[in-house]
Amino acid sequence: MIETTGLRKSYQSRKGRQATTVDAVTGLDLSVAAGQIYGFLGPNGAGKTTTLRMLATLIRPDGGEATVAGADLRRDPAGVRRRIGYVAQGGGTTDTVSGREELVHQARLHGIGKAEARQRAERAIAAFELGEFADRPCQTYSGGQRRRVDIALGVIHSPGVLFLDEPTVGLDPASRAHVWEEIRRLRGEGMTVFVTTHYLDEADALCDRIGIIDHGGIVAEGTPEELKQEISGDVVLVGLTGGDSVEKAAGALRGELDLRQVETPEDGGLRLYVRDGAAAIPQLLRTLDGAGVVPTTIQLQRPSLDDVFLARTGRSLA
Ligand SMILES: Nc1ncnc2c1ncn2[C@@H]1O[C@H](COP(=O)(O)OP(=O)(O)OP(=O)(O)O)[C@@H](O)[C@H]1O
Repeated sequence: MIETTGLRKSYQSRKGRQATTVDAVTGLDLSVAAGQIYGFLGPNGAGKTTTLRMLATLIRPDGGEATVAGADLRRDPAGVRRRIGYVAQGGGTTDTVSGREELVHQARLHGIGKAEARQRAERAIAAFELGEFADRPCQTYSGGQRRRVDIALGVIHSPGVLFLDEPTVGLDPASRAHVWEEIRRLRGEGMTVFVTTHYLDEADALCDRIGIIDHGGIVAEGTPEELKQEISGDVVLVGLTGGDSVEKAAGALRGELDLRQVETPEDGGLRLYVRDGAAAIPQLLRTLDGAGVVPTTIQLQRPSLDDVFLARTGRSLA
């Protein structure tokens, strides 16, 4: 449903007299099958919004090829536009206009006749459960209500592919769950949903596949399970009081344990990737004791998507 090869975009900007180039997306290869929720993850500035905006025809790629919903991005951007919905980070509602009016107006913008536009608005209000507030101006809505209207607006013309940029950012957990419910419902209707999010646990639970982007390129791709299986074994978090204890502990443990990887997160302590966490802990305690280091906490964790990111890039996404 979405295929890209070598997609690229750079921005030119000026700082005083100096012209600088930011390579926002640097040769992106992606393949998203129909009817999937595809999560697009990455740290701030990784190139997620730029990718989304290219695929939604809002900015032109500098190079590479892409087809979206069967239309060629470069040769037939109007065809792509007809077949997709796009919901930007801030959404697109007008404060003084009601949700119902927005929905009718949006349908009309897509060339849908008046009577049909009203019917579609009615159906969207029922499907997205907007009835309670649809006739009030949008400025009176809660964050979650506004997001649901934004998504309803994005799909009023029944697109094959929906692009969502951070649909749940800033929402409370209940509203986030409600938005994801809607996203799953749309997948159930056969829609392909391409979604960026910072919430790794949500992406893990709700996306069929995940692409992790860093510095403008894909660094990991697969189902959440496949990605986490890459990090076979467990993660042991060792809390330390700081000072030279982190270096001392890392040095001692490297010699004694079968460690796949050792990370020293910015908030202190150690993050150890081991084959069998439960079996490693007694040996770990003995080694730390021998080195004269007293841990404040020891925690055993299953790998998360953040561990995948950390293992691939050496940095944390969370
Ligand atoms: N109009 C622009 N002019 C110059 N540089 C830009 C422009 N838009 C984005 N960039 C830069 O391109 C890079 C990628 O930005 P982009 O917005 O695609 O990242 P992102 O992954 O969506 O980040 P975030 O999670 O913070 O939204 C960043 O370094 C950003 O500063």
